[in-house]
Amino acid sequence: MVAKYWEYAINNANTIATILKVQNWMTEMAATIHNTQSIQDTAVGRHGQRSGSSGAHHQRQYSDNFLEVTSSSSNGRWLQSAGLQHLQQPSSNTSSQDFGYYGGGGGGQEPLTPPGRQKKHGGAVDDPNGFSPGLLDLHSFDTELISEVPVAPMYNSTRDRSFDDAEPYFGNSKQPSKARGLPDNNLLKNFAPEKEKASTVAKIKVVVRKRPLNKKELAKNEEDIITTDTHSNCLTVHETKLKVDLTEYMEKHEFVFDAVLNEEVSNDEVYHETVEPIVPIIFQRTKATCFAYGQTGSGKTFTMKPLPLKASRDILRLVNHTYRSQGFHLYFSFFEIYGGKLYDLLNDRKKLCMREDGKQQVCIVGLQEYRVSDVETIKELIERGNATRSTGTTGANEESSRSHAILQLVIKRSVDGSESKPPRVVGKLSFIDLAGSERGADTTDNDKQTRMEGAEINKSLLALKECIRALDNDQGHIPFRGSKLTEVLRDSFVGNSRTVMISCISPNAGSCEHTLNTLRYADRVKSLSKGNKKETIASSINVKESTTVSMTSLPPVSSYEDDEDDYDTTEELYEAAEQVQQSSWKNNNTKAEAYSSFDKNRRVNGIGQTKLKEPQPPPLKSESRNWSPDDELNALLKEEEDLVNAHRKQVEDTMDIVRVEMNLLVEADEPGNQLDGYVTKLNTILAQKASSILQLQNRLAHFQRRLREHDVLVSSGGDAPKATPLTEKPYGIANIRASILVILDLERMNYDSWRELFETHCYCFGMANHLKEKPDPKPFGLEEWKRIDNIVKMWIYDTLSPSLLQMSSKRKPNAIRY
Ligand SMILES: Nc1ncnc2c1ncn2[C@@H]1O[C@H](COP(=O)(O)OP(=O)(O)OP(=O)(O)O)[C@@H](O)[C@H]1O
Repeated sequence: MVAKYWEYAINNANTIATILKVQNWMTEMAATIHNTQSIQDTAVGRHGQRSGSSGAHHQRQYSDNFLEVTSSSSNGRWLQSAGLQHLQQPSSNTSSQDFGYYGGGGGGQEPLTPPGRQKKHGGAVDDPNGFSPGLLDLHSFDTELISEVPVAPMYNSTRDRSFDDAEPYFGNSKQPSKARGLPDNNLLKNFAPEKEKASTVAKIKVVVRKRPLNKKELAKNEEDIITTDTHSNCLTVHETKLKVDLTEYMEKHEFVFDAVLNEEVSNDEVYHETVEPIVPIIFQRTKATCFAYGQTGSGKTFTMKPLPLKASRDILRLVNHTYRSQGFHLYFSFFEIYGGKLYDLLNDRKKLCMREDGKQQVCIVGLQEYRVSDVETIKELIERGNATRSTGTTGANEESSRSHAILQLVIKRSVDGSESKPPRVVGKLSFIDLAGSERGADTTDNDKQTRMEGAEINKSLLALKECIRALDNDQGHIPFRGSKLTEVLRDSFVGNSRTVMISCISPNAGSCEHTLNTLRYADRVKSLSKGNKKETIASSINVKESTTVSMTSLPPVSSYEDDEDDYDTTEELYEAAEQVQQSSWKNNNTKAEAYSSFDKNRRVNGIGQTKLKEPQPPPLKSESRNWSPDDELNALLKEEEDLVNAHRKQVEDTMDIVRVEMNLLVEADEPGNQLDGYVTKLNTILAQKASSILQLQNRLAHFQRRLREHDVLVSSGGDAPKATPLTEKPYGIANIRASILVILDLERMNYDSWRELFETHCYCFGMANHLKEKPDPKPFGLEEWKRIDNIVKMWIYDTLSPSLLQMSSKRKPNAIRY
């Protein structure tokens, strides 16, 4: 473990040096804040005696120095090397007006967007990784999945609108698709017969749908803050922010997705863009999942509701025409996850349980499945299920989903055409209507029941995020078991799967924060598809190069000679692929090696060639594997990356604050300036700086502790950096103030962030012994807040030197009054 870390550290340019640099830098910053605060305290003491001219001289000098630094070309290189090139000012604009967006001189200048999200004027979006925004890198693998049997074109432009196509805002739009936000790659084209064989279906597709402003929002004159460019699938959120001096400015956040659908796009078009392309491939042993994600009232149910019926219609068309007399049948089931439990929506809300079979396939025991052969029956079943769903009222949606609803369309095939034997599963299409993504907010809302629901929903969405993150990191261990939702969704991420995520967003300014959360979440999912290293098992299966046995030897669906054999063989294929993936994770070797072992497996087992003769060794259970040193190392590396990112963000924030400070200095020089205002603003700025440093220090201390846990620093020869002694000058004063600020802010934090912060504090301050009781593992009530707040405050008072305390506050803190 240690050796691995050092190997990594050497290869990746001075990790530990980075920590030391961060520490030194923070020391200097804290000292500066301390000095400034002392000066400020003195200035307040000498109210009215300030010498304007000498103050102005120093301020101007400081200001000029800063400008000089930011304008120099060497600084540009320096910023670039730190990954902060976006903070560099254009050399032609390095006048004091450059900072004018705080004061008006350079008005209109947009604050900086995070790296990787900036878009050149009229050009493509910069992608630091060099990946296209789409999923083209995966497309090349998909042709293996396409049936050799021609897939009949399913789309009929004159077909009826479905029962819930009604679109209250726009009705039948007559505009051409393009004008209405439907991207050029409208998948209708994929169903043109000549395109069939070349049809490509992305493994993960992330689509964003913006709904129109609703009546309430229109009545409140709320602004639409989302603009979309459907040609480039780009979407911009225009966020209004407040500067420290309380003036407004606009921050743009740009995102690019696989498809961006604006408020004029109909449900039909949503279907063509999302689900229609995956319908044919569920006849090819594929498990596909479509889920909607977004805050309450953003249109998830509105978007998801019509999709299953449209898909069923197309599936039935394939069953009854293209694959007629081949023994395929469509099965329908509908259940929900509510409060961590499963309920059958088509069987009097019967409680269900989830099991994993020997082949790690998720089975829902007791789930009522209906064999369906006509659209009318499906329509009835959908309506019945929807009527049984758990809904409630939220501020944003009168009929809000309180559960995750999962509707499944399963293609099964009778064995030997016989009705007596149970049919075999060929493919599955699941539709998941997730509960509102911000339900965690309900923990402060309403009654106990609503709060419990909120906590459960939050947990499952967090678990989903964790799974996505784990897949994103190529972690061997995917925490599917984190929640019922992720256990059910497991199919979507491993094996031969396709996933479509539809992120629904509300356009109004009041939803800005939630909208950004949704888009960031979607962005994270999208990044899953970046690069070949992000492939999951299915991709391994579909890789053509590097394998000696051509994948085209896989029997197409039309050539099923022996269903049973074929079914088993397919399962073996997954297992073999999983072993390959695990061996590739374990050895961290080249793919070629992994593929050759896969190839060996195929030959031994006769996959795709002959009947399975030899018993297959038991599959490795990726889910039940123990947490290995590799996993630990990955986690450590991730934390290091997070630390560096947090540091970069902290520098960006500091630059912003410095600009505000410079503007404040300019203001302070102006005749008639009010000293009171100056003092208050300076106080706020310094508190912000201190708090931001404290946060970074906490993160750094946490990371150092983790390194020590793994002996990484200790084994480096005893010269490892120690945790910052926060009680030492000059940290003391800045940290006391910042701690108090943080403590005062605690009420807004959830239990986990509080606990993490609290434990880091205890560690930093060496106060673990003072902590008689650990906080209860439940969200805090007012009493607990008071108690913990008091412990921390009294400890600060008792332990730190009285002189420091005199500087930070004049008296011993009383018990907090709320
Ligand atoms: N694209 C759209 N066009 C027209 N109306 C829409 C659109 N999206 C949503 N709506 C309307 O907005 C309201 C809220 O939508 P919906 O119930 O689908 O939200 P939701 O995201 O499922 O909320 P919750 O998570 O609370 O269940 C509904 O009245 C719906 O008809």
